[in-house]
Amino acid sequence: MKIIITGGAGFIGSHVVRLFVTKYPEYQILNLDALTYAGNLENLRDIESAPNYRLVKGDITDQAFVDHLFATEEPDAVIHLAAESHVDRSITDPLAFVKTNVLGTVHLLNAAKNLWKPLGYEGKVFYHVSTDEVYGSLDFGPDMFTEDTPYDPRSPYSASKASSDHFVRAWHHTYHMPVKLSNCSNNYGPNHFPEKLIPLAIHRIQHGQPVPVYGKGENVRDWLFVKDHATAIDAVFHKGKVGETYNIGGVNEWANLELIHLLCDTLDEKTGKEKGTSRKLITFVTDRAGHDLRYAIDSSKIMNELGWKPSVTFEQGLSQTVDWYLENQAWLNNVTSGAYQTYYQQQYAAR
Ligand SMILES: Cc1cn([C@H]2C[C@H](O)[C@@H](COP(=O)(O)OP(=O)(O)O[C@H]3O[C@H](C)C(=O)[C@H](O)[C@H]3O)O2)c(=O)[nH]c1=O
Repeated sequence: MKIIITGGAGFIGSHVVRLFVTKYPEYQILNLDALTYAGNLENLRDIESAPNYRLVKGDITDQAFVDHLFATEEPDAVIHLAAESHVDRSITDPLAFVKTNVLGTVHLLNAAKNLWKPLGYEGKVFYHVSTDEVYGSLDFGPDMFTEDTPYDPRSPYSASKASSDHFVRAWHHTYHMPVKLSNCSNNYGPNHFPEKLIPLAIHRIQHGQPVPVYGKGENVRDWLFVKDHATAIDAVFHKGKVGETYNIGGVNEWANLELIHLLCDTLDEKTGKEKGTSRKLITFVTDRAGHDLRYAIDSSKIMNELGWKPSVTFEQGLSQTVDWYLENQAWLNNVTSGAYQTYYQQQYAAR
């Protein structure tokens, strides 16, 4: 089987590529990645010379390129992770999100349909990896997103992902494309680009810089270790039903401020600082526009039907993540130089 994994040099994508390359040596894995600011081949150094792995640098917003790639490579399956993913960036540059997340997805769907429809779609699958943000925002309380929760995206990012989910389902209903979808909660772990809360906070604590907490830090997110997301994707790809959607989460809700406290204390302990030292860096800043209050996701369908569950507790996963960042200063210094500095200074100044 030849699988195109899009966005394989990104954070979640690189963990999925590694899992598939090592666990399924009989598969050919083609990593299609545009290598934008968030794509990093360092994330894949350990498997880049595996015989069943290949990188194709290219942009899914270019339909002619995507068509040519599918016509020449004739993949059997697509696992589509390539996306603009950062909510704050979507607020300042929504069009980039429409281009990559909506147009890019439609280009892939078109190319897959053109290749597979004449073959009757036998043994083919288009798997779209999405987010729980498409369901909107919950109040504090017992409610959770299920696969039947109506879509209510509220940021340009989540609107673009909701739109791409709808296009994938439309290709299933209209053209009979065998599709699968999953919607996952916040990921954390090694190789996470430090514009997102956890790696950003780790980086800033390490450098003794203010840690920005939006609003009062009351917003709640469910956190899943990225390697557990990769095993969930493996389960959905191999065992999920065609046409179905699976929610994926960590059963692990944290208010942002509580999470930052845990992170500060973990770093203090691991770096031999007095407890409370890093908490002094916490700085409350202007809230994110349209900031969703709470995401909470019910993963019972994937757990009951596909037998998947997270393998680590949050404390274990966070400890491994902090260790990874402490041991990989070069990776962090590399990605936080250049354009990142400009972006981050602008973001921070605006608050
Ligand atoms: C960067 C930053 C964030 N925050 C807050 C904002 C959120 O309430 C929370 C997490 O923010 P982050 O930007 O890391 O992630 P989300 O906006 O929840 O979205 C993430 O999880 C979903 C599922 C995806 O699908 C997104 O692709 C992914 O980026 O911390 C702060 O308080 N300070 C900061 O400096």
